Amino acid sequence: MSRLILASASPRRLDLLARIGVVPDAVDPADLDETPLKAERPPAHAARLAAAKAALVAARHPDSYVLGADTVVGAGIRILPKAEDEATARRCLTLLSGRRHRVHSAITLVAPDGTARHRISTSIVAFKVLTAAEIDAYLAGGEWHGKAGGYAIQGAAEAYVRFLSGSHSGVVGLPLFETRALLGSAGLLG
Ligand SMILES: Cc1cn([C@H]2C[C@H](O)[C@@H](COP(=O)(O)OP(=O)(O)OP(=O)(O)O)O2)c(=O)[nH]c1=O
Repeated sequence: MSRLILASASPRRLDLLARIGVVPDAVDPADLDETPLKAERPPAHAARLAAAKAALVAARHPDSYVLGADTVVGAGIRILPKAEDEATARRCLTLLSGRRHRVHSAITLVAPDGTARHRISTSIVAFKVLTAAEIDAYLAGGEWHGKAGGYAIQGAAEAYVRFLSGSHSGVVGLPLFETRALLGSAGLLG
């Protein structure tokens, strides 16, 4: 059987794959420019980056299957950044407070013959109105670091989520329904 490479630095994605009994033969993250294109919509951005990550890593592993993923938080047509500093996370939470947003998680599987399969999961998440004290407390916890939209639903932030429709695993970073479908269609599941 061909090898499976996970093109991601996210430990959550490795954990989520393990939940469906999949252990990749290697993890080889893609490092690429994640700047949105001009007027790029959130789902198109997620799909483009998942495909680009998988393609970049596939070039290093010509005889393997390569799975790439990307998670984007969209508020209307805006793409929220991945929070690398507290000020960015604060801006994201202030924007998300009391409103619905979408989380798009795209995945791409590149086969050894170079063909690429794609799936996307879109979830709707609504946060309660966040008080200044709640935002301060959340920021102090540090869970926002490196997360799209400045929060991690798998941690304390879920207590602020009054509504979720879609895929919890998709919000965390790897939609398991779509991932199973993709791996299954490639014959990679037992
Ligand atoms: C909204 C949300 C995002 N996230 C994470 C998932 C992703 O890891 C991250 C979005 O950034 P991504 O660019 O999708 O992924 P990454 O940089 O962590 O890893 P790689 O590009 O190597 O695959 O935000 C959560 O963990 N929980 C959440 O609730």
